[in-house]
Amino acid sequence: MAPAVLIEQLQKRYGAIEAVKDVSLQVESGEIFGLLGPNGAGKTTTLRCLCTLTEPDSGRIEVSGVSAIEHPRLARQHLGYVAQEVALDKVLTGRELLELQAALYHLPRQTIKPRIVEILTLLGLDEWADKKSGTYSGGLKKRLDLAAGLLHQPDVLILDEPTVGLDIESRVAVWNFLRELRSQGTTVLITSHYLEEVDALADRVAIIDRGIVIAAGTPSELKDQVGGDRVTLRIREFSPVEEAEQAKVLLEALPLVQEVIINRAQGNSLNLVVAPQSEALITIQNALQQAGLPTFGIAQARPSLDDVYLNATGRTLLDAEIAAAGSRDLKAEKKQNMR
Ligand SMILES: Nc1ncnc2c1ncn2[C@@H]1O[C@H](COP(=O)(O)OP(=O)(O)OP(=O)(O)O)[C@@H](O)[C@H]1O
Repeated sequence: MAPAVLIEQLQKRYGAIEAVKDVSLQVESGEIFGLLGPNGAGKTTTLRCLCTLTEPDSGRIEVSGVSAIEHPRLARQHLGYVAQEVALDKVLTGRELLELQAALYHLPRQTIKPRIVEILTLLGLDEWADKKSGTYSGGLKKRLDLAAGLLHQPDVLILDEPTVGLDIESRVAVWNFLRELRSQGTTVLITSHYLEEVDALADRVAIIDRGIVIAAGTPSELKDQVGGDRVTLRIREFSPVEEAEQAKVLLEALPLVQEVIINRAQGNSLNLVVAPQSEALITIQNALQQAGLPTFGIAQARPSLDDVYLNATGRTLLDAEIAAAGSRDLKAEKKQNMR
């Protein structure tokens, strides 16, 4: 079976800016795939090329085996796209907007009304359907966007930052809905710069940085590649440095410990990288106890996707966002993207 989405060596530049330098990824049918990266990494441009809204300079794009470059109309039939910002006509009701959308998709006339009723119920929008969309909250608007993207029952739903600006309740509602879609066999491709969101939601992830895919795999695989778990240890609330150094030497001798750093800014607590074993904490505590040292607090955590990003690029996702924020002309981009 052809993958739901296949992108190979995609390139797209805007004048001097190489928005997408080299993006290749494959999304299997029925999975939630997360495209993760800081603002300006090239996620939206990749999606716009995939959805045939922007023409790539080079590369191959296929949707369910159909070339999006050679047969854009056919490819579009397989796709539903929910953009980052949707300009809703505020005076139309939710139902009217969906009717308009159905006409744009050329849905057969007799199926339009029942399909709209079905999708409104699916997204819990029944009681809002005949109210003007201008009165909707952010969460309701997003649900209406989702309804519009799903109206023609696409195999692949593509969402650009689906939860940006939503409160936590609406975010969780969107996540649950996407999981529900997956269980019904729809393939979901989302972009996000929320690490936890992608971690919790996506079966597989590609991390994109400056237009290039720098890592891809399941969230677990990616974290395993970074190495061991992180352990934070406090011997006392505030330890004298000599004691922290004594503990450092002691712990470095344990086979499961890969690295120990004394964090002077945090009361001489210790940051350890350890082999990902379930008994790591007990082994560490036993070693301390045998040396007559107490344990005030100890916690073990797996590396996060941010550690994966940091490992690949040498900077955190947040630092990358801050660096990108100053260098964009968002007004000009918006204008061009509306064309
Ligand atoms: N229409 C455009 N004209 C000029 N430059 C653009 C345009 N669209 C995007 N860019 C530039 O291309 C690069 C990638 O932008 P893109 O929007 O694809 O990133 P992104 O990862 O989706 O970030 P965001 O989520 O903030 O949109 C950025 O440097 C951006 O400034």
